Amino acid sequence: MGTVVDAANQGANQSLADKKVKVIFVLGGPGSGKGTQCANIVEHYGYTHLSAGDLLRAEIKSGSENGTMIQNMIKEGKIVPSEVTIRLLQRAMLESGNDKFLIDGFPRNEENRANFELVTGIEPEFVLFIDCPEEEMERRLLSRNQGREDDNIQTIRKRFKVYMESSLPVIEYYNAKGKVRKIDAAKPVEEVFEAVKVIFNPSTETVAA
Ligand SMILES: Nc1ncnc2c1ncn2[C@@H]1O[C@H](COP(=O)(O)OP(=O)(O)O)[C@@H](O)[C@H]1O
Ligand SMILES: Nc1ccn([C@@H]2O[C@H](COP(=O)(O)OP(=O)(O)O)[C@@H](O)[C@H]2O)c(=O)n1
Ligand SMILES: [Mg+2]
Repeated sequence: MGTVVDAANQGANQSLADKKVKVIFVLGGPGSGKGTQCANIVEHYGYTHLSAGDLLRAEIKSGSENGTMIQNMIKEGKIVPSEVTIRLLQRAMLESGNDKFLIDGFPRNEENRANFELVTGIEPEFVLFIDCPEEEMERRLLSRNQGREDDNIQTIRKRFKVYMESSLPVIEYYNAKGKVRKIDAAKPVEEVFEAVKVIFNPSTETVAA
C-alpha cells in the first residue's frame, strides 16, 4: 500500500469536496427493497445510484486482489472493511460525472459511517430508511432469484443478525440528528414509491409529469 494510492485518494476527496456533492444514504434490511426504490428514484430525480453490494460484487468479478476476501465475507454475511468499500464508492462517484448520489447499503456499521465521513468529509443530506418486517424481507430474499450466493436461508439469518446488531445503530445515529426519513416498505412497490416521492418532492427538484 503506498503513497501513490494515498495521493490518488486525496485527489479524489478534494475533487468530490470541490464539487460539493449531494449524498443520500438509502438504508434498510436485506431484501427491504433498497435497490428497487433507488431505480425508481433515479428515473424521476436524476441521481446516480451506487449500491455498495453491487460494487463489491463487481470487484469480485473483476478478479481484483481483494476478490476472494470480499467473496468470503459476503458468503458469511459479514461487512467488508470500509477501506475497500469507500474506495469503490469514491471511484464510482468520480467516474459518474454526476453530483447527486443515492448510496445504497452503506454505511452498514459504525466503522463504515465514521470512516466515510473522515475520509471524504461528506455528510448525507438525509437517510432514506426503507423499513420492512423481517418475515417479509425473508420472503423477498428467498424469491429474488438473482443467483446471489448470500440469498440462502443460512446466510440470510446471519445478515439479519448483522443488520440488527450493526446497521440499525447507524440508522439510530442519524435519527438522533434528525436526518432519517422513514418509509413503510411492507406494501407493493408502487405504493412504497408514492411515499418516497413525498420525501423527494418538496425539494427544488420536480417530478416529470
Ligand atoms: N415493495 C415490494 N413488494 C414486493 N416485492 C418487492 C418490493 N420491493 C422489492 N421487492 C422484491 O424483493 C426483492 C428484494 O428487493 P431489492 O430491491 O433487491 O432489496 P434490497 O436491495 O434492499 O436487498 C427483489 O426480488 C424485488 O423485486
Ligand atoms: N457497506 C457494505 C454493503 C454490503 N456489504 C456486503 O455485501 C453484502 C450484500 O449487500 P447488498 O447491499 O447487496 O445486500 P441487500 O441488502 O441489497 O440484500 C452484505 O451482506 C455484505 O456482506 C458490505 O460488506 N458492506
Ligand atoms: Mg440491494
